[in-house]
Amino acid sequence: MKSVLRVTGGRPLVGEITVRGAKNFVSKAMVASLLGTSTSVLRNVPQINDVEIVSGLLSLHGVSVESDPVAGTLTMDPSNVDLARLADIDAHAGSSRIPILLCGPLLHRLGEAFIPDLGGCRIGDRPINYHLDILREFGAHVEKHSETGIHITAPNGLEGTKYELRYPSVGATEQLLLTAVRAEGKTELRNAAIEPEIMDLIAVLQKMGALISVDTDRVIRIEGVSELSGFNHTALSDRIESASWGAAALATGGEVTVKGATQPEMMTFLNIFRKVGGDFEISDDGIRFMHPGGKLNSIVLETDVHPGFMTDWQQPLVVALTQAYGLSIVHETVYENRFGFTDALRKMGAHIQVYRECLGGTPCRFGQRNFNHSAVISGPTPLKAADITVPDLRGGFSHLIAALAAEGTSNVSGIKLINRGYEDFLGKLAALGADVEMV
Ligand SMILES: CC(=O)N[C@H]1[C@@H](OP(=O)(O)OP(=O)(O)OC[C@H]2O[C@@H](n3ccc(=O)[nH]c3=O)[C@H](O)[C@@H]2O)O[C@H](CO)[C@@H](O)[C@@H]1O
Ligand SMILES: C=C(OP(=O)(O)O)C(=O)O
Repeated sequence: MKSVLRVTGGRPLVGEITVRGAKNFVSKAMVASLLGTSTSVLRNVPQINDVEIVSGLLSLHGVSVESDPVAGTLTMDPSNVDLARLADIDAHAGSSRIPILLCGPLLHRLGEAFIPDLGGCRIGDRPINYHLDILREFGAHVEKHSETGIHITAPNGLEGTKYELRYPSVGATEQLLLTAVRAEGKTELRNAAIEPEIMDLIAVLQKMGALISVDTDRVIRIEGVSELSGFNHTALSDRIESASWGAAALATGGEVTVKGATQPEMMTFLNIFRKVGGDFEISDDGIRFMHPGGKLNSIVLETDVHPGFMTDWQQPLVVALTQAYGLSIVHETVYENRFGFTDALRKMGAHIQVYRECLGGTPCRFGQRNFNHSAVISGPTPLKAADITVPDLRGGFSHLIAALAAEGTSNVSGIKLINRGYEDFLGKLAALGADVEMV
């Protein structure tokens, strides 16, 4: 049965909430624990579904995971990886994108790995060609079977390599890091992704004993070592969740203090937030996001890899842009299909048109192809309540923001999807004075 949230909108979100560790880092640090010979401890871990999914994956691979959800601590002991039930990984098919990142650590420890069908948000085709190329470059054999999926082996071990990414993919950069740290010899990655979550993963690997340097111009160099220990680390804050609450404050005309939000990773978002007409105050504890009253401004925006404007910030911000004066243009350059969520916004009264062309900026990989990857938002438009269904994680949060900003009562279906990346969002909504009820 679908989970439905009844949202009565039209009142500003006001109050204070806390954001903990980043979904897109915590899951990768958990995978890194497989590389260690001793126990790892990760702190500031949020209670979200993706953490549960990766805990299940680790257990399947012989890592015992102890969780203190209130303290936000995970203790991971990899001493029984030899007992991994590799072929059972299919039970995790479709759950998240993390299983593919287990390949390097498993090849080092057991000499083989399986890749099931991956999950994650359906915001584009999301191929895994870079991942498989990288594994082959290290000397792994990749076999695709129609029944058992992808089977990877490394009968002769893994050797360092030189690789240049065609596009600075986050997952492929992580794949390379998690494989190179224990490969024989040196590895060089060109055109690497340098997202803050990747830098924190590098910090974890360095704590474990890895030798990694991040050089200028997106070049990462790794010298393989024969053994890594466990780590003790506090996860960086979730900049996507923080920005989502900021966008919610703006769209509802409210004021939300996000304890735990950190400025350095959010500078690009904060610049855009200010240009749109939002206001913020930064303290040692977090960031207070405000709608200062008056008109919001339209903007031209392009999503990009770090340090550009994150694609995962795009969907929540678009809801706030429906309340800005004039024409905003948003060019999505990271995923080819991330505007499906605007269908529901149109149903609620927003004026949004999507285009195949690269609008408002430089041409991207998706230009001249049949992908609606640019949006023109014309505002302000009052939003009215509607019955809508959550399409994906960030699109779902955007629907929630739209329902909170709209006059009347909306029914938002499939709301549980949001648990994948937003800790206790119902509790947080209640703390911010939202009128919501599960039905
Ligand atoms: C769990 C996690 O951390 N998810 C994040 C991660 O996803 P993820 O790591 O999957 O995203 P990538 O950076 O790899 O994808 C970026 C682009 O590269 C393409 N690509 C990627 C790999 C490949 O083998 N071939 C290929 O063509 C993708 O289709 C996409 O168009 O980074 C994205 C970009 O910041 C974020 O939106 C996601 O929230
Ligand atoms: C796209 C996202 O995540 P995933 O890669 O897990 O689907 C996201 O967090 O917005």
